[in-house]
Amino acid sequence: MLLAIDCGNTNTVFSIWDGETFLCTLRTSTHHARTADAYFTWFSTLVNHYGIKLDITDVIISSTVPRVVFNLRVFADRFFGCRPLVVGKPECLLPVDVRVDAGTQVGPDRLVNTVAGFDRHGGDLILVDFGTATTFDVVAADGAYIGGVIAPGVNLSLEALHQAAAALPHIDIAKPQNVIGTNTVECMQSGVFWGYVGLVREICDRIKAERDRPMKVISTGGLAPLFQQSYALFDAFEDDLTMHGLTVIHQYNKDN
Ligand SMILES: Nc1ncnc2c1ncn2[C@@H]1O[C@H](COP(=O)(O)OP(=O)(O)O)[C@@H](O)[C@H]1O
Ligand SMILES: CC(C)(COP(=O)(O)O)[C@@H](O)C(=O)NCCC(=O)O
Ligand SMILES: [K+]
Repeated sequence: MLLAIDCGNTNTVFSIWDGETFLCTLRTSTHHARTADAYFTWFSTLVNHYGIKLDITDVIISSTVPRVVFNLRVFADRFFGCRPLVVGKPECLLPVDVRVDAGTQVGPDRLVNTVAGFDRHGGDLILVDFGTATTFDVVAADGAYIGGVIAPGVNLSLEALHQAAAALPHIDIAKPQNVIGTNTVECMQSGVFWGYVGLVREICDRIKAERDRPMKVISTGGLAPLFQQSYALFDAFEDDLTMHGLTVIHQYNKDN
């Protein structure tokens, strides 16, 4: 059994893969100070709750927060007796090329998404991940990661308004009925929601023009469903894209 861990700047997601399906997916907030013992207390409680018999032999980690990897390594070693595979480390092989400027560190989540997208759909893709940041990963015809776009995340944009302006409250994103808001909350939601619809459309159109070919657009990440209902921005929404990529990379490293 494989334990796949996807650590983003906001949330860390654990999924158990039995080789055919994900038995369960557990989510906690990301904290670099959380100890291996604390991870296990939380993890084993939930796994018991779901009635899953634990037989974890392998662990793979993708982390956009380098500091959390230390405690996750200890967690894997102490409780499952294994050395985790960490995406982005030299010993972790990738089944796709990475074609970026020399010396550039690509976020491991973006590489994992690339692998997952190519495995499911082949090449010529734009992968839009609505996480803490909103990332656009461009996948070439041969599956290579060839760059992309990093935009401020949806919640980050709302939070920035609240932090910087005394009269703007902390609010949650929602799709406003109209573009013209008639109160502060509606005005803020409109700016971020419709601004984002425009951002996604413009960036995808420009990527397609720059590549000069048709490309499939796949969305994933916490807030993707909010935009999936709107205006045919995406060809598909895949909740488990990053997790799928982790299982593919794990299998590739076993086979090579
Ligand atoms: N189902 C959801 N509904 C509303 N907001 C969500 C949901 N899932 C995640 N979020 C929010 O979306 C943002 C991105 O979440 P997530 O995809 O987990 O980010 P990351 O991968 O960067 O940790 C966070 O601000 C989070 O609070
Ligand atoms: C862009 C990101 C912050 C997105 O992280 P997330 O929103 O998933 O937490 C992460 O992929 C990252 O730290 N990237 C490094 C720079 C790069 O990918 O070019
Ligand atoms: K992510």
